[in-house]
Formats: sequence, C-alpha cells, structure tokens
Amino acid sequence: MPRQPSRTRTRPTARRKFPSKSIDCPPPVFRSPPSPPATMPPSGSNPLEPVFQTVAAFSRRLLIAPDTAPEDHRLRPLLSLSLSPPPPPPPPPPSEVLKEKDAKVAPLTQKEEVGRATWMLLHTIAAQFPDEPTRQQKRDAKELMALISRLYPCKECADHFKEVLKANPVQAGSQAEFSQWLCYVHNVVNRSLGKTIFPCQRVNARWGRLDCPERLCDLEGANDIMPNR
Ligand SMILES: Cc1cc2nc3c(=O)[nH]c(=O)nc-3n(C[C@H](O)[C@H](O)[C@H](O)COP(=O)(O)OP(=O)(O)OC[C@H]3O[C@@H](n4cnc5c(N)ncnc54)[C@H](O)[C@@H]3O)c2cc1C
Repeated sequence: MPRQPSRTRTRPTARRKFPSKSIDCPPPVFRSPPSPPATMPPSGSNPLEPVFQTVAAFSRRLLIAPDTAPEDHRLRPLLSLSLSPPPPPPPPPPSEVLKEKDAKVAPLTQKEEVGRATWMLLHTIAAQFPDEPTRQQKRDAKELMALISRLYPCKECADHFKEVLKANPVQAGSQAEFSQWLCYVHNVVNRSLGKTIFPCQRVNARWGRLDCPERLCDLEGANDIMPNR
C-alpha cells in the first residue's frame, strides 16, 4: 500500500494552561511617593493602599501652605473641601485695641467738655432768641453773660471772659444780633486758645432752634400776643 503522502499534521495546539502555580515574576515594585514614603502593604492588606497614600500626599501638598509660610498660615488649608467657613483671625491683643481707640477719639478733658456744653447752651439760646425780644429778655441776655463771667467753673476762663465782655458789651436787640454777637465773642475765645475761627455767616446753619412739635419750645417776644412785656 502506497504510503499516503504524509500530511504535515499539526497537532492541534493544546490549550496552554497557565500553570496553577505563580510564574516566577519579580515582586511588583511600588514607587514610593515623595512624601511621606509609602510603605509596602503588609500581606493581606488592600493592594491599592500605596496609590491612596500617594494621592493623599499630593492633596496634602495642595491643601496645606508650604513650610515657609508664617506660623499661623502654615496649618491653615489653602483650599478647603469643607463647607464650614474658615475660623476668624485671632483678635488683636487688648493693648492694640486701646491704642486704635485713642488714636480715633482723644478723650476730652472735663474743662473742654464743660466749655463745649456751655457754648452749646449759649448758641442754642441765641438761636431761639425772639426776633423782637422784650425789654426783660434783652436784660436777661445781658445778665446771663455776666453770670457766666462770674460763675463759670474755671476761674482763668471766667476772668478772661470778663475782659471779653468789657471789650464787647452784649448786643441782644434781636435774634440775629444776639447770635452774631455770641459768635464773635466765641471767636475771641477761640483765637486766644489758638483754635479755628468760625465763619459767623454760618452760625444759623450750625445752631438751629429746637425742633419741638407745634413750636412749643419757641420763646415769645415783644410782638407776640402774650401781655406782660
Ligand atoms: C465763656 C467761656 C470761656 C472760656 N474760656 C476758656 C479759657 O479761657 N481757657 C480755656 O482753656 N478754655 C476756655 N473755654 C472753653 C473753650 O472755649 C472750649 O469750649 C473748649 O476748649 C472745647 O473746645 P472745642 O474745640 O471742643 O470747641 P468749642 O470752642 O467748645 O466749640 C463747640 C462747637 O461750637 C462751634 N463753634 C466754634 N466756634 C464758634 C463760633 N465762634 N460761633 C459759633 N459756633 C462755634 C463748633 O462747631 C465747635 O465744635 C471757655 C468756654 C466758655 C463757654
């Protein structure tokens, strides 16, 4: 029997079975992240642990200011994933607060406060003085200024004001006259104290009548209905 040409019989490729035993590969190398150094996971722990650690290290670098930042900034996140607002900056020490206050409002001395309050009373009386005062009201105005020059609770001020009154007798023929005269003598005192001179054309804008309902605060003058003037 002729030999049949031999066909190259290729053996069906046997399905290669991976050996059940592990191939002898070198153990995986985990590149350690720059900071902090990743440690190899202990056998049996999550194999992704090194990846987590690397991500954590990077996010810390993003969220925390560098070591060169000032002490109080260093621990504060540059970005915060938290929804709560960042803590407020610490309050300045009490001594700093006092210094700021002092710089804004210098406390008035009692002498200055009394002076300011007295001028306020006098300018308000003048603003409310009747346009046509009675003889009594004219006398009262003169007497008021004389009493101030005698009873003012600062002897040197009172003595100085006596001189001012002697040189500038009270003029109280009308509301306008009285308020202008008072402005003038106030400026005499201002000048002697080195203070700014007040523009007397603006005295009515600075000192007005008391704004009482139905003008109940207004004084009655000579041309008012009330008798006994
Ligand atoms: C009769 C009198 C005599 C005084 N004499 C002395 C003294 O000899 N030595 C002393 O150290 N102190 C004196 N004082 C106190 C002094 O005049 C001031 O009241 C005090 O120094 C405070 O000044 P001040 O800058 O707060 O403004 P003040 O002079 O008290 O004025 C109060 C406010 O009145 C307004 N004002 C200022 N000038 C005028 C003006 N001419 N007309 C209208 N309004 C004006 C301004 O808005 C000012 O803020 C006297 C006070 C009085 C009432």
